[in-house]
Amino acid sequence: MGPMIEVSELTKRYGGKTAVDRLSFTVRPGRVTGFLGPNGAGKSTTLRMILGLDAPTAGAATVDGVPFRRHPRGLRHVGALLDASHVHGGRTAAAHLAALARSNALPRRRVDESLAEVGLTEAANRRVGGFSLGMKQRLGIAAALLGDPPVLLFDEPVNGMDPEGVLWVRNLFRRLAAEGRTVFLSSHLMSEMENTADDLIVIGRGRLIAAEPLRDFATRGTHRAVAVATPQAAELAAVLTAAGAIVEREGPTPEPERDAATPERERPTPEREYPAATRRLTVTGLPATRIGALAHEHRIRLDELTPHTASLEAAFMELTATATEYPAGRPR
Ligand SMILES: Nc1ncnc2c1ncn2[C@@H]1O[C@H](COP(=O)(O)OP(=O)(O)OP(=O)(O)O)[C@@H](O)[C@H]1O
Repeated sequence: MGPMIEVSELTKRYGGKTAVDRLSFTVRPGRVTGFLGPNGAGKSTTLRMILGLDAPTAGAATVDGVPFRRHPRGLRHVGALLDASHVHGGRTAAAHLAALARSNALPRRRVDESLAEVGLTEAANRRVGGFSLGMKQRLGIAAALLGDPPVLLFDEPVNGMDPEGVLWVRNLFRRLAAEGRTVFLSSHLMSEMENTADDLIVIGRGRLIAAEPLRDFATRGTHRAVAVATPQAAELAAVLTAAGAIVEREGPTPEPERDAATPERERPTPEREYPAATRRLTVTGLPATRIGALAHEHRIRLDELTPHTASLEAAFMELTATATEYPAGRPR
């Protein structure tokens, strides 16, 4: 069994303000666990307490059963990226990592290995001050990997990365977890988690909202919708409605309402090459498999059957709506 992170009744108060409120959860090895919550939810504070950088007001956080502060192995045990901009700008990337390696008694070769791992070999001798935020994130990840630790914590690691960087970092996290490590990463965006995380810990206003596999979280959303296209729209609508679904009919092919929170690739495809008689329906309240089975039973032809995972963002928003400290205005 690899190392687990265990947070138990963890609480942090700043004056009269409770930043983290009796939070309990477990982060398992061999999986990527996403730590989600709106801005100000208490994610950074929780990560700092796990790392022993902040003392809890009450409760405890342990790594492998021991408070992190008491672990003698430092970077060999837990690697963390908290704030990528927190690096001395006058140093080169290699010098920054070499200093870390020295103070943690790590072999110098780990510097080159870590730089290679994050794709910064070419930039090794450039000053960090000239790095983009994305490059700083990579350097921060290299620092976390320096000690080849079994536990890795990342606070908003995707911030400032370009799409290629996002894809790269996603694969890196998946690989680190596949190697059996415990990978815990925070984000305020569900979209960053959905192709990365196996498990989710969702918090709002310092409190636990959900702790479960991402797949379970996704299917809880009441906004789960399935796009269906069929030349027998009226017939199918009747069958599905009788089975308890809510069916909305789309016009010929109007542009779906733009939802800024949903990545482009998940938005319903507005037009496709369908036979002229085909109509698109949006179905909520029934899973795609059931819709397919019902259509088959009634000999109704389907030209499309697409469950929309956009519901993930919706489920997150819905769950955290009441727990948001500074609710964001709807994008105009
Ligand atoms: N040192 C501090 N003193 C006072 N209040 C603090 C301190 N650190 C954090 N807080 C407050 O605790 C709450 C949680 O902050 P935290 O940074 O942990 O949230 P977060 O989920 O990481 O949000 P973000 O994504 O914005 O960083 C916020 O209301 C914040 O203002």
